[in-house]
Amino acid sequence: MSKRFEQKDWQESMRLKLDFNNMMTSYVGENGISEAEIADLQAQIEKAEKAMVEKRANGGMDWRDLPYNQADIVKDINAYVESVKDEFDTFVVLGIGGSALGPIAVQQAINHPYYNELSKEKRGGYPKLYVMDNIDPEKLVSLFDIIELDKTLFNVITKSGSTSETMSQFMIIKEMLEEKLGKEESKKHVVCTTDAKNGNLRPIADKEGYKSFIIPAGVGGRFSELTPVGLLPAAMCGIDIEELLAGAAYMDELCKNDNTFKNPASMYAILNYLAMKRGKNISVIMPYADTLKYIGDWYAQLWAESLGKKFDNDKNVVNVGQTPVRALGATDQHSQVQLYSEGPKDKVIVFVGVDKYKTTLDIPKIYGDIPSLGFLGGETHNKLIKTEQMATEYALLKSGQTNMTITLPEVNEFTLGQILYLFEVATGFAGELLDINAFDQPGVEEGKNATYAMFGRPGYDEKKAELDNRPAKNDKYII
Ligand SMILES: O=P(O)(O)OC[C@H]1O[C@](O)(CO)[C@@H](O)[C@@H]1O
Repeated sequence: MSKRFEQKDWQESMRLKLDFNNMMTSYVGENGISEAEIADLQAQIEKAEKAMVEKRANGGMDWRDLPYNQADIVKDINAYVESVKDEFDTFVVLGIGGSALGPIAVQQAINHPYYNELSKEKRGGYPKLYVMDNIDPEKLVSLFDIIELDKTLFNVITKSGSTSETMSQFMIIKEMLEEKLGKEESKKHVVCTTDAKNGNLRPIADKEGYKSFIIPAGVGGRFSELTPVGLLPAAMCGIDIEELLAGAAYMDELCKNDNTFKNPASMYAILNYLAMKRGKNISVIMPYADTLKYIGDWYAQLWAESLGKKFDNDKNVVNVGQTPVRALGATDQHSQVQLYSEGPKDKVIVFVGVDKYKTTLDIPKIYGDIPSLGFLGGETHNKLIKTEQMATEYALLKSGQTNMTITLPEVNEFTLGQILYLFEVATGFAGELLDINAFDQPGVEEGKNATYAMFGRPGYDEKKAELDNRPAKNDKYII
């Protein structure tokens, strides 16, 4: 008996849709993009397509192979989860950026919204999941008010192994574990996800005898959700990681379409590229489902860190990028939509809708005598949220604010794999169109190095001297 994600009909019924009508001049008016503009871009599009194919073939985009080359890793992860899930009540991820945002997004999308509050039995026998992605001292200390150390498994996730936020959390927890449980016993409470060879964490894991998983060398943090970075936390809370990867593989096929107008990743990138050319430097992602709220956070890092660049590939200063803004429908209709509708036409709004929610919620037929409430009775929240989404799309169309809609037939592992992979390929493609390196993040280094210098890390004397010479703050400008 094949699994549902192996069945062609089921796959087709779960195909994600990208509707970009409201990006086009024929719909949104002069703020939109015309087919002629896309035609004019043809040579650049072909160059970008060629570069994507070449990079993939030359190992410059290893994340694109993740849906296909991890059968053994999936087995290893699932076996590990089975071997530990009864022993632990809590699974805590220590990571930041790409090592945290994907695990949060996937867990929130698939599991019960109050997953951690359910009994272990109702969680399918899996542990609770917490992701510690900050160094706010109050947060980590508070975690210990609600977890039992001897029932907790910590997953340290860091590609570089040098990220201060993650490694300092690990150092605190290692000491706590060893004090409470002893060195030998505490080993079972740590699992590492890191590079196979490089960085600080690999030698630590080997020396301490921690179980570990590998982040492939050619996969950067924000493209790593479909490696053990995301697969282990997902499997640890009962998510079908095989189906997640199958969804990504399905999207990979869609993204191979030579016809640009039928290729969702190319189209997403082209439209945003042309929008950026017109000064639309804000990318709002607005899911109409609480389950998809944290996809917005994950997307924000992917889009911002990949495309926000000072230099193009020829080292010209270009200062490009789109600022991602996270919004949630219908909630943010009552806080941000006023701006989207009447404010500057400097945005692309990306609605993410769902055709079929996991439940149907009827609105009772009461208050029939109050016309402004009675019309709701006998309907469902499902219809109301969908209608509000369509109405907001319409209102933005009318106001001339470019927008598009991605629709998931339902939220499950297969559709989630599709949307993650779609955004990753679109990001790579947008990077090619912008002629920048979408896979580095030099702008993050300055702040990191300044932290190291201020914190007294050896080898940062020069940076320390530079900092010591920075202009002193003027009291006149401090109130
Ligand atoms: O996995 P690491 O190496 O700890 O990095 C965490 C994050 O830090 C960055 O390198 C810079 O913010 C991100 O790209 C990455 O996701």
